[in-house]
Amino acid sequence: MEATIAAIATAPGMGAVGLIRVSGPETFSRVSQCLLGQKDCAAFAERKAVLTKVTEASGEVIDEVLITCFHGPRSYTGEDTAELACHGGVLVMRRVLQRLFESGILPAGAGEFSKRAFLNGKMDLTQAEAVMDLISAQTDLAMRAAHEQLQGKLGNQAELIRQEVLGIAAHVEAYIDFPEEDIDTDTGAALSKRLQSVASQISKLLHTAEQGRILREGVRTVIYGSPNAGKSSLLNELLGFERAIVSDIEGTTRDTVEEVINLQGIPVRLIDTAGMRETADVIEQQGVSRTQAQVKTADLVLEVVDGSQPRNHLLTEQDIEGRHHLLVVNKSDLELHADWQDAGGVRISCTRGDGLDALIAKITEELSMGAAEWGGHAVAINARHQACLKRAKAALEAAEQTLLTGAGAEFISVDLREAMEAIGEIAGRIDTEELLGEIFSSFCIGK
Ligand SMILES: Nc1nc2c(c(=O)[nH]1)N(C=O)[C@@H](CNc1ccc(C(=O)N[C@@H](CCC(=O)O)C(=O)O)cc1)CN2
Ligand SMILES: Nc1nc2c(ncn2[C@@H]2O[C@H](COP(=O)(O)OP(=O)(O)OP(=O)(O)O)[C@@H](O)[C@H]2O)c(=O)[nH]1
Ligand SMILES: [Mg+2]
Repeated sequence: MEATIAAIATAPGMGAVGLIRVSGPETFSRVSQCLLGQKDCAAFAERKAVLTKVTEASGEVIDEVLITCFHGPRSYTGEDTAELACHGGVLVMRRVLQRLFESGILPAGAGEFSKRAFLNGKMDLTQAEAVMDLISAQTDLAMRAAHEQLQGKLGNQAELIRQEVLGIAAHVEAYIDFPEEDIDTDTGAALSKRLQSVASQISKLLHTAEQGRILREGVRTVIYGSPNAGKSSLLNELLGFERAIVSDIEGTTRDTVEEVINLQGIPVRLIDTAGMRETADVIEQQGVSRTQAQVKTADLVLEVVDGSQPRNHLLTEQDIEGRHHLLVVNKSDLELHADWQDAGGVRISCTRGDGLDALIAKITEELSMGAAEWGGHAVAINARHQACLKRAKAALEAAEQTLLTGAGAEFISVDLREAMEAIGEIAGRIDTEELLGEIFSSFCIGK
């Protein structure tokens, strides 16, 4: 029998109301023990909030709560579930939860409610992942993509593709029973066409991987430059509040400072870094090596320079290879040094707030964020989906290759089965406990 589990479902900290969720076969019997007069909550009207009290084993009242009972399978997890809406004090919630544990209910692990919803067929794996994406979405676009996925769009697409491969496999396998018969050229050509069509559908999904990563994690934008160039000032200007310390002392920023802003619906993760220079200070040295590491993983590098000062070591072509790059010439309120006369880039002044709109427009343009692809509410896959789809695509290509060489149907069939398995994993047609554990452990407790 599954354990009965409980966790606080609302954000940690003080709130007007806080929700505790309980799920599992013993939900009603255990929760009833904790209610005033040990009222049998299994008899409460289903899915209706009922006002009652939670008491200590001694009978002392802990809190007045609204409790809602969902009888499995009609619940989020598919199991019997109770929701206790308590007064949202940190101590109150903790005591109610503690009381539930004393009655024999166990603490829920990270993502355990959603994992149970998945195991009970309430949602597929892409939908369970979408729950987490939705919670962590930082912009409208990210939220919409997560919503589409939660509605089952990706899971359905994957299932359609799997069905198509299954159809092809069935056709191919019909030949296995008749070893004297080869796949004739006409059939071969038709099968090959179908394989290509499936492969192109997979490619389309694979093309959304970059968009998916950006919607989930943001465009990694590293603010780079010499000390005092005004990197932290730029971060603060773009954020609209004083996040990082700004001073005229070189080497003010040592550790990286990260914040996400919303540019036309795209989350942009700004990373302010320690200014680049030779330094004897061991802590600053560490900061500088962090800066170098950040540039290596950046999507976009904003290279900030002090326009009133001569040019000194800038990023090389090699440093920025494969990344977007913009030169930002700061301090336009001061006289421009001749070195920057023909340097191009965007001129701004953080102290005056000049040129920031132009800079934002330039960033948007650089990332082609205005492009139509961001407008459509298409699903955008995550790294796990991407790995499955790549495997599937490779297997389909192998199948087509085998078909071309005229090898036996059983060889093609092996490749097609591999493709089906890989596609099936997207929606969670897997039975490895280990993999599920890995996916759900990244969720938050109470989800
Ligand atoms: N109070 C509360 N609010 C919440 C949640 C929750 O668990 N509790 N959710 C948690 O993420 C989200 C809503 N998701 C839910 C999805 C399905 C069911 C559910 O009871 N499904 C049943 C009945 C369906 C129906 O009545 O049409 C089912 O699928 O059989 C509940 C919540 C957001 N708001
Ligand atoms: N005149 C002028 N001064 C600026 C401008 N932007 C920043 N400053 C000043 O330049 C100095 C350095 O700014 P910071 O933003 O701390 O520079 P930083 O690049 O983060 O420096 P480190 O953290 O040391 O690498 C501060 O005194 C700022 O007030 C600007 O547009 N014009
Ligand atoms: Mg700084």
